[in-house]
Formats: sequence, structure tokens, C-alpha cells
Amino acid sequence: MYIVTAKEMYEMDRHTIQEIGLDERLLMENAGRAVSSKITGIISKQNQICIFVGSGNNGGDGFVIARTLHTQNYNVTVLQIVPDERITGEALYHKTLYLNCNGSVHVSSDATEVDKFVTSSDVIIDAMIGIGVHDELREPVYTIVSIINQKADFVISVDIPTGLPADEGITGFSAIHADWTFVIEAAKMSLFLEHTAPYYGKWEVVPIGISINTMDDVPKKYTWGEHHFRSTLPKRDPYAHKGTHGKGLAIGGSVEMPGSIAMTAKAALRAGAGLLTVGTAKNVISSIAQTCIEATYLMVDDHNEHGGKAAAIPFERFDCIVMGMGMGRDKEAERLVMHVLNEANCPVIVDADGLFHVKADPSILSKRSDPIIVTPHPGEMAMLLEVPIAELLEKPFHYSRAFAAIHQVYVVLKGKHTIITVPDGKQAVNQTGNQGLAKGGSGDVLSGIILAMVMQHKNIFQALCNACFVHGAAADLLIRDNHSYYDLLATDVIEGIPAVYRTFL
Ligand SMILES: NC(=O)C1=CN([C@@H]2O[C@H](COP(=O)(O)OP(=O)(O)OC[C@H]3O[C@@H](n4cnc5c(N)ncnc54)[C@H](OP(=O)(O)O)[C@@H]3O)[C@@H](O)[C@H]2O)[C@@H](O)CC1
Ligand SMILES: [K+]
Repeated sequence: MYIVTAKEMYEMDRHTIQEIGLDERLLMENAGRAVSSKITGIISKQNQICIFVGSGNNGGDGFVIARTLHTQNYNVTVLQIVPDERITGEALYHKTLYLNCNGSVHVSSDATEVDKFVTSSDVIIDAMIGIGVHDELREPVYTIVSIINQKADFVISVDIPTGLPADEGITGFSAIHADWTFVIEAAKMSLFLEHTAPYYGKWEVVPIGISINTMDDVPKKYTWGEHHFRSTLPKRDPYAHKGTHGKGLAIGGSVEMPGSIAMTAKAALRAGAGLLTVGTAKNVISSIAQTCIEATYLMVDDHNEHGGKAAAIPFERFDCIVMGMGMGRDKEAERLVMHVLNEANCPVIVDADGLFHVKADPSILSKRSDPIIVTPHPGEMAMLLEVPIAELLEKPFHYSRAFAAIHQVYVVLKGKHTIITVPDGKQAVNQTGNQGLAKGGSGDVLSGIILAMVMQHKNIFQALCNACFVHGAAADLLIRDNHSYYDLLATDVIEGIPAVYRTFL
């Protein structure tokens, strides 16, 4: 499923209409029909339905929905919130068809009238404004939206809640708070932003026959879900040996935080790493070796003796390295991070404290020829980019792309909607996971899964997307079967990985 800006969506519409030749009124018919067939799945013929229609093509979709529901004997009426002369083009064509079927249309934007329609309806269908919104809502739409938000029982938005921007980076708006939104053809960016996503309520994307196979410039953002995972996870070769599945090195852990690296190691092994070495401080080895007996250990740093021993890391033995989890923020850890980035000739994943050390000299990233993957949470990403966290969260696609391009790295920006970005700007949003993952250790587990996936895939983008998928899906299955959002632990997620493989493969 593509994720688009308003501009990209208009270009997809234009291409379908002008280059493919699909009549615009037919496209509107498809849109209205597709949304109607979803709406009939969640309302009943006993419901009083009022469709709020505006002057653009979103309103045109509303008239198609009105006719479709009316001809199927639903109790439906239209409240047109703009004067008749504002309904033009294909929207007027569809209004005429609806009227020809004896559909009823009231024209009013008066607050008292609107209030009456809202309070006497069980279901409001919002087809006032779609992706054509610009700036903050003007009157009378502003007041109509407020009345609906305060008094409506159940609101279904068509394409996007009225008033909500489709794009990232816009904060000054007021919008419908929908219970459900049926999104037309492609997910709009605002579905994945913390400050806009809640306005959609539940949502589903409905295809309407847009055809973009012949477009020169297809959108570079899409969602990553079950069918991607199934089709891209490499099959295990029956003749494989442990080396086939990668020799990984996980560097991190400190006396204060020995658990982080243990979780990374266990998660990597559960996710399919062939061999796993933990590189950590001497006194950390003794404390975690019992909990992760499948791993081997390498002493990379000993704070009690003579400082770093990083030079002793046999880089040639490893296919991929992950570092940073619980390693601490002292100078020795920084030296170790820089040493690995300078010397390792395999993909390196930098997480947690590793990112803090990279901040000292981010130019080190673009100097490497082997791939680098950074896995920040929003706070770490904001720190790396030197922007306020709120600003980052308003434009996470933009900032991920900027960081990936400047430093030529892969970025996994963790969050409710984890965004995976490739240096060339391609982006995916992972579709699995839940709020149970908002706990200490979650990122350490993801790092381990990423390590395992990078070693098993040829394509790093697919590896990162599949790692996020596995991590989130493990949490989803655990919540479904035997945990709650409250009690889920990072170690439970590791033990949930087998269920992901057994369910989806
Ligand atoms: N292209 C296609 O073929 C297809 C398009 N499709 C559908 O069309 C939708 C896009 O349609 P669109 O481009 O006509 O814009 P739309 O969202 O209806 O809004 C325009 C109206 O909003 C008004 N308005 C804007 N800002 C405002 C504000 N701040 N405060 C108040 N009013 C404001 C603006 O008024 P104006 O500012 O011009 O006075 C104008 O009247 C899309 O979301 C999808 O549902 C599908 O059917 C598939 C085929
Ligand atoms: K709408």
C-alpha cells in the first residue's frame, strides 16, 4: 500500500484520468461505491444517516455514497453545506443522479440547522472536504466541524477527516474526529503521524481503480505488512550450516546495564542468527554468560584494567555488527564506537548509546563504504539532527530522509509507526506492534532481530522491514494470546518470536 502526499495523490488521479483515460466521473463513482460497500458493513438499515457534503470532489464522493445507500433502502439524507452554485463538474453530475433517484438534499450551513441534523442522526458521513483542504478551516465549516465533534454519535469520514492535512509538518488545523475513515486508494501521510493519526479513528484503505503502473515517478513510501514479510524472508536452505546464517557480533553492555546486551544476543539467536558473539566488558561477561549460553563472548573493553581493548576485535570473523546497547556514555565507549566504525568491513548497526557517541562526529558515518544502519527513537533522532523532538515528530518522514541522504545510512526511526528509510529516500512504515512495546529493553530486542535479519537477507531494506515486522508481530501475538499492554516485557517479546515464524511462514 502506497503512502502519499496530497500532491502525489492528485498526480495519481491525474495520470489515471488523463493518461489511462478513465473518465473522472467513473473514478468518482468507483470511489463512492467502494466506500459505500465498506460503510454498509458497519451501519444498519435502522440507522438515520446524514451525509455532510462540501463543494469539491470529496462532496462528489458523498453524493455517490448517498445514491448508493438510498437505492439500497438505507435511511439517508444529504446536508449540503455550500450553496447550489458551488456544486459543479463531476460532483454536480453525481448530485443530479442522486436527485433523479428521489434522494433528498437540504442546503444549509446554519449552526442551529446543523445541530438539528447532527442530534437527530445516528451516523454522520463526512464528505465535506478531502485532501483539497488548505490552511485552517474557515466559517461556516469550522463551526460545523465543532458541532459534529461535540454532538455526533458516530462519524465516518470519506478519504480523510475534514480539516485534517494529508501531509506532514502541518500543526495549525482543526478537524473532524472520526470514528472510522475509509481512505481512498492510498494511505495519506498523516495516518502515521502522532499529531494527526488519532483523527482518523479506525481506518481502511479502499482501492478505486487508480492505475499507476505506467507512471514514471511512483511514490517512494509504502507500508510493510504480512504479505511483504512472507514473500521476502529468505527460505532456510536444508543444507545450510551455522555459518550460512551469519556470524554476528553484538557490542554493548556495562556493569550498570548488563541486561541490554543479553537481550540483544538472545533476540538475534531467536530470530535466526547462526552464530552470535557478545563483545562486552569482562565483568559483564561473567554476569550474563549464564543467561545466554548459546552465545560466545569476547572481551572488548575492561574498565577495571587499562582502558579499551578494542584493537583486539577480529573484525574479519563477523558478517555484521550491532553496537551501543547499554554500553554507557564514557570516553572509552566512544573510542570503541569510533574504532568499530573505522575498522569494521561489514554492515554495522548503531543503536542507543552508540548513537550518542556518533553525535560527537557524525561525519564518520559517510566515510564508511560498508553499510551503516542507525536505529534511533525520536529522542535520539532529534539529538542527532539537533532539532526539537516535537519538530521531528511533526515531520518524521522528512527528517529520516534528510539524515539518510546526508550520511548515506539506513535509518530505522522507532515509534508507533516505525519508519525505515534507505539512503536513496525509499521509505516503509511497519504495520505491526502495539503499546505493550513501550518498555525498557524493547529497542535492545529489536537490535538483535535486526542483526539476525541483516545477516540472512541480501537486501538490507527488506531485512530492516522484516526485523521491525517480526518485533511488532511478536508483541501483537503475545497481546492477543496471553499478555496485556501492561505486563509485556522485552524478554517476552524474544520468546514471542517463534510464534511469528510459526504463524506467518
Ligand atoms: N481528483 C479526482 O478525480 C478524485 C478525487 N476524489 C475525491 O476528491 C477529493 C479531493 O477533491 P478536491 O480536490 O476537489 O478537494 P476537496 O477535498 O473536495 O476540497 C475542496 C473544497 O474544500 C474547500 N476548502 C479547502 N480548504 C478550506 C478551508 N480551510 N476552509 C473551508 N473550506 C475549505 C474548498 O473551498 P475553497 O477554498 O476553494 O473556497 C473546496 O470547496 C479527495 O479527497 C477524494 O475524496 C476521489 O473521488 C477520486 C477521484
Ligand atoms: K472528508
